[in-house]
Parts: sequence; C-alpha cells; structure tokens
Amino acid sequence: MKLIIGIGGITNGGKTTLTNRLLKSVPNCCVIHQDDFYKPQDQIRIGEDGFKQWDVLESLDMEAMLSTVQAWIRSPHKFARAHGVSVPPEASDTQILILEGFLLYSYKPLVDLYSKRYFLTVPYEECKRRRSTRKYTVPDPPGLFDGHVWPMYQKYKQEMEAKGVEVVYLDGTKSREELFYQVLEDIQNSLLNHS
Ligand SMILES: Nc1ncnc2c1ncn2[C@@H]1O[C@H](COP(=O)(O)OP(=O)(O)O)[C@@H](O)[C@H]1O
Ligand SMILES: O=C(O)c1ccc[n+]([C@@H]2O[C@H](COP(=O)([O-])O)[C@@H](O)[C@H]2O)c1
Repeated sequence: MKLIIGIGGITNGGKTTLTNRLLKSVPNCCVIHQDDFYKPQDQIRIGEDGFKQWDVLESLDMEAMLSTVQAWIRSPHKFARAHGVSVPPEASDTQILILEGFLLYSYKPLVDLYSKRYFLTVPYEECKRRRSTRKYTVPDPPGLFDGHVWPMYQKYKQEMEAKGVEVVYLDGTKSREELFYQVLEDIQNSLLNHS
C-alpha cells in the first residue's frame, strides 16, 4: 500500500517541524520538500506589488516536483534507497511519502494524489512574528510579509476552499507534541482504513 500525505499550509505554521518529527517515527517514510523546487532567483518575476513573487505557484518548478513524486510512486523502495532512507529486507508493503510545502494543494496534477491533506494555520500576528525571525536563502525585504506573503496566502487558501479541496486543518499554535500525536494517530487510522 502507498500513502501520500500532504503537510501543507501557512508559511511558518510548523510544517517542517511536524514533518521532521513524523519522519523519525513513521517507518518506510520518505519526504519531498516543495521549497527544493524553487526556480532560480533570476526567474522569479517582480509583480505589480513591487516584490519578487516568491509566494506564487509559478515561482516553483511544479512539473519537476510532480516527476519526483511519480518516481516515488513507480518504485518507493528504489526512491528510498536513492534518498538515503534505509529499506530493511523485511520492509512491509506499506510505503509512505510526505509532501511538505506552503502551496501543496494549488497544483492540479498533484491534488488528487494525496491520501490525506493536512493544512496548518496560525493567526496573522503569530505568523508575522515567527516569520520575522526566519532566515531564508533570500532575506525578506522590508514590507514583504504585509505586501506579498500574507495576501498571497489568503488568495491561495480562498481558491483552495472555493474548489472544495478537502483538507484537515491543524492549529499551528498547539504544541509541537500535540500536533505530532494528533497527526500520527490520524495516519495510523488511515492505514487501518486502507488495509
Ligand atoms: N507548534 C509550534 N509551536 C510554536 N512554534 C513552533 C511550532 N512549530 C514550529 N514552530 C516554530 O516556528 C518556526 C517555523 O517552523 P517551521 O517548521 O520551519 O515552519 P514552516 O515549515 O511551516 O515554515 C520555527 O521557529 C519553529 O521552531
Ligand atoms: O527557499 C527559498 O529559497 C526562499 C526564498 C525566498 C522566499 N522564500 C519564502 O519561503 C516561504 C515558503 O516556505 P515556508 O517554509 O516558510 O513555508 C515563502 O513564503 C517564500 O516567501 C523562500
């Protein structure tokens, strides 16, 4: 059985933290990070808002991300070995792939592949506070959060909801432990339901 799980949602919602915790506990589990598919900086266009458009889908090479997911679907064991995930000889038939990223549910060719879509949220003030301490490869210019990041977050979330994409919302202000156990339990239930 193959399960593709999305850990999506708001920037600085705790997606990477939760994903890393799950990877330590869930056997036969690989991960693909959407941030790894950012296009080179000189291909990120400047929008009418005056900012480099980091927070739009077009800034990510989603075709390459989809190809990577398809490589896992074709052969999870081969994919795991190629990505340094140990595959014990007695590995069970259950293979799990976690996709982690802030725009996971806005790219049509991927959206139906998920067995489960999680979506972390945090309120505006908390998101802005966490973001202000974050160091990206390209530092945020002044005003990026209010001028670009937050409006794009709202736009994509509204589009996702309007399309009726089914997600499980997670409250990113809960403790790391609470979020981990909530999702772990939910994944275990999904495995039982699929078997
Ligand atoms: N449940 C949580 N409660 C409080 N802070 C958290 C929680 N999860 C993550 N953080 C912190 O928030 C920041 C962003 O976390 P991160 O996992 O990198 O978010 P994302 O991958 O969604 O951008 C980090 O400083 C991290 O330590
Ligand atoms: O990863 C990068 O190279 C990068 C460069 C510039 C900006 N980012 C920011 O990365 C954010 C998404 O990642 P995350 O982990 O905060 O969900 C998004 O809001 C972008 O503004 C990311």
